[in-house]
Amino acid sequence: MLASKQICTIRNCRLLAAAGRTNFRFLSTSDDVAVEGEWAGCKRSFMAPLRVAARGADILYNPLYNKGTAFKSGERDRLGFRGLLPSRAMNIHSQKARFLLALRAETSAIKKNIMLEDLHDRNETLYHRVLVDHIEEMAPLIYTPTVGQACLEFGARFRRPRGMYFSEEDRGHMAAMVYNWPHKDVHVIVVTDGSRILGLGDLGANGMGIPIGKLSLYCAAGGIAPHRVLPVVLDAGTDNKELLNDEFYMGTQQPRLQGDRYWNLVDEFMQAVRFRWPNVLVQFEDFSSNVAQTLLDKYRDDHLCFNDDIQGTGATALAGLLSALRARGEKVTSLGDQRIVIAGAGSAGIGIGQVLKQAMMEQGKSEKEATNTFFICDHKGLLGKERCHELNPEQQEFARDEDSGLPLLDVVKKYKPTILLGVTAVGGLFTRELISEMSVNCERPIIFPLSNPTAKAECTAEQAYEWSHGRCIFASGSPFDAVEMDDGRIFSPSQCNNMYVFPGLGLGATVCGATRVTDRMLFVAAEALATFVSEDDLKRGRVFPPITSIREVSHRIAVAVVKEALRENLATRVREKDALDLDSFVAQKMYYPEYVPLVEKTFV
Ligand SMILES: NC(=O)C1=CN([C@@H]2O[C@H](COP(=O)(O)OP(=O)(O)OC[C@H]3O[C@@H](n4cnc5c(N)ncnc54)[C@H](OP(=O)(O)O)[C@@H]3O)[C@@H](O)[C@H]2O)C=CC1
Ligand SMILES: CC(=O)C(=O)O
Ligand SMILES: [Mg+2]
Repeated sequence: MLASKQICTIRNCRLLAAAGRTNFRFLSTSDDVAVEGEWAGCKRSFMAPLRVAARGADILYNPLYNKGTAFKSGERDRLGFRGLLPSRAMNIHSQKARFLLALRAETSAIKKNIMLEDLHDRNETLYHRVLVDHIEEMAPLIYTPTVGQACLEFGARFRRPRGMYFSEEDRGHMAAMVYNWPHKDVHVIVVTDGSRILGLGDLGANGMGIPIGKLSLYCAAGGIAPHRVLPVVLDAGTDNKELLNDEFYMGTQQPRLQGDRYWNLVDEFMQAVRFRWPNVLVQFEDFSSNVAQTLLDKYRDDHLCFNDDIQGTGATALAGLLSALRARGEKVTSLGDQRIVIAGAGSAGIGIGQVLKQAMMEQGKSEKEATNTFFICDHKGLLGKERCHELNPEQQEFARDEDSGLPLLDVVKKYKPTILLGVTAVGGLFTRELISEMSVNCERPIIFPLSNPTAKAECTAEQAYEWSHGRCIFASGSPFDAVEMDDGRIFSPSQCNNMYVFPGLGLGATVCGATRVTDRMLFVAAEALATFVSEDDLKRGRVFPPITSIREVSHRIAVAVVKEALRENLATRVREKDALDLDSFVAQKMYYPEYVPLVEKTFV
């Protein structure tokens, strides 16, 4: 048995970490210093050099290779840039400390986001190390809520390109264009057309901030190496009048493509990326609801792809609700006995409905019984049969026989739900009256205002706790600080965001070479996430694990996804011996940001 924080070799660390042990320290060969060995099945037993087709200053200006002042003397000679850096060699820890000092001296979140993006552009290893080691502090800066502002100001603040853009002008050239991307082995693409960025509407090409932020999480939280990810904007124009008239807007300044012109653009893009990277996972992100489901249905059977807002959000909400039921002392199998109101019938609302319904059916409910638990509202009120002519097929599945168009508050009054979810992008929609009504009808109402960014949340954590007299179980799309009640009780709200699922789902799907992402993969991802929530978390009113354990969560989700892929005969890259120990198989594939020795390719 290891003593607490025992120092051991990297090889032992890897084995211990793969076995789920975290109470060790290890000696890093790259820095010659002892550092904490946080969860890291990903740490390699042998520091293989990275062969780079570059030399001299080109290495310093390549963010994937650059170590800045951490290049050691021998490397400076070997790679030909002695004299281009100050003499003293630092290590990643001192570099991180210096960066954090500067970052924490800044008070504006958007300026911190810019500092982080500048680091991202200079030194990816250090950037991801900062994220991995300080994910709780950094996630709100590179992701929601700050990424919303970064997208709004994308044009004005543009400095260096990252990712790829495809527009109608590129029709006929996309299969060639993908070869302009300088990395040959892309595993994950996050693509948006910018038509519904968070709850901020159509931001056109300025939506690029979202794929960049999501892919940073893929690397830091999901252990996908940075050279294996590609952020993409499909620039189909914008219907945002402000952007159409903005002299600094950098996207195509035309109204959005419609019909065949739009679908041909998407189709050529999908063919092009599959041509160069046949096994790439494509994550559709923040496509407006009028195309999101069609897009998914068009490609999901033949391509490795998923829609994060529909499927990732559904799985995350399911995990949160299973934990909330546990917190209420109810069986997780009682999901189908709840009355669930979903405010918002777009990608997220219907996606959540679909995943929850599937879970209820897995738990033994009939489809009719499962469907009957839902009351889904859009801005015209309850989805009902009388409104079927104006609903899409997915919404129609949830249309109720009665009370078509009943306003949200009246739905809550009449049907006395036990769960209220918000995915409307309407900040403040959950009023005092609505939350009080929830609390009259239910001892511990589950209230999840999931819209992003913070200003679009249907209510704040403080409001939900205050208006429910501290009885609600709360989780939100963007993070909220802890709330202290007048009676001294302190609640630390959870974040219910698809960031808990997509990195692990993507990791699992890519490491096993899955050929498709299936509904059951989403379901097992949700289960894996839910089982990560401890009794202690629940006692503190938390229904998601702390964000600090996101790499462990992703690892566990990935293992569950690989198992499911094997079960469904969809895994193409798992050898028999790997299948015997999937924990280690996945752990060993996880990228961990640390400096590795560089060696020039031509000399090897
Ligand atoms: N926490 C998380 O992980 C995630 C959060 N989200 C967030 O969810 C939100 C919605 O996303 P998405 O579904 O794609 O967006 P959509 O625009 O597709 O859907 C919004 C839905 O809300 C409805 N709505 C608008 N106003 C009201 C109202 N006053 N009362 C009831 N319903 C209303 C709309 O109805 P109508 O069509 O009639 O206008 C529509 O059905 C965004 O803020 C997004 O950031 C999304 C994905 C993940
Ligand atoms: C979290 C997310 O995917 C969204 O708000 O769109
Ligand atoms: Mg999204």
